[in-house]
Amino acid sequence: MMAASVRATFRLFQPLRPVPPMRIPLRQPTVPGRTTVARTMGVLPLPFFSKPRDFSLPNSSWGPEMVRLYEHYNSQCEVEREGGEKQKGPWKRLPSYNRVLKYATGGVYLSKLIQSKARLFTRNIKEPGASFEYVLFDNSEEQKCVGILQAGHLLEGPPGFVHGGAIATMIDTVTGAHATLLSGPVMTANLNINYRSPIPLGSTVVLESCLDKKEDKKTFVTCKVTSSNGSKLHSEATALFVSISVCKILDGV
Ligand SMILES: CCCCCCCCCCCCCC(=O)SCCNC(=O)CCNC(=O)[C@H](O)C(C)(C)COP(=O)(O)OP(=O)(O)OC[C@H]1O[C@@H](n2cnc3c(N)ncnc32)[C@H](O)[C@@H]1OP(=O)(O)O
Repeated sequence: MMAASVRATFRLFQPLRPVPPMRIPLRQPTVPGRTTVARTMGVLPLPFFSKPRDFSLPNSSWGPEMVRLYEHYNSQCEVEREGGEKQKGPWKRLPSYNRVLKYATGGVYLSKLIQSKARLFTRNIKEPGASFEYVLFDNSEEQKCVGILQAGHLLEGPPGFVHGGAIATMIDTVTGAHATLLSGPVMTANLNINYRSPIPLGSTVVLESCLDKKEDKKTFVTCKVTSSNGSKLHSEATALFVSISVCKILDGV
């Protein structure tokens, strides 16, 4: 019943797609010691121009390592050619909202129709820096996706270190987003993790997801979690994602 009304809503949104986008000035969140720059975003269809928060942009809780790594990948999202002309670089930053179905609708709060209080698990704590601070970058040519994570104090497992479940969550998030980009809608079917060394609370780590192989409905990826300078291996994982149809999601699987 609910799935049918959601599907009807999806159909309603289709005619809105070709509406020319409005250009809306957005303020870049302030990072201490850095200049604030004005940006524009032109992707929201006219009737839905209320600005959703993109959680993958820098905020004041980000430490120097988080900012350094963000800038390292972000600077490769757009590259300057010899004549000063700008073009797409090898990496793409993935925006991140706290209602996951926004990805499917281009910004519409579809979760509201399904369950008004639903929020993406990793983005549901309001205090910046307290839990998962992360940003994902995708490199489609190399079939790689990188996540930069700063693990906050609410993610404690063993004293002073990050909980294994929180690490698994982030591995699932990075590999899941990567598999989605590679294969469309998927569900995690299998996730195997070897925890090699604990992650200190508050530290910044890098998660690198690589495509292993695709076989029909199955997408196999591997993931490594390392310290921010790459010198220490924290965890390694393999994951299997199985493709599903959007109707399956809407029908509650
Ligand atoms: C821009 C990017 C956007 C990103 C947005 C997202 C951001 C957030 C990202 C967060 C991400 C969070 C993500 C989450 O948290 S997803 C939430 C956690 N996952 C689940 O709840 C999944 C529950 N399971 C299922 O729904 C079904 O079992 C699935 C869909 C997985 C398979 O369905 P079904 O059972 O109907 O599959 P099939 O019969 O068509 O089989 C197909 C093939 O798959 C093989 N197989 C199946 N299972 C397994 C297994 N366990 N090991 C090995 N193989 C397995 C099977 O043998 C067959 O192979 P073959 O015989 O053809 O060779």
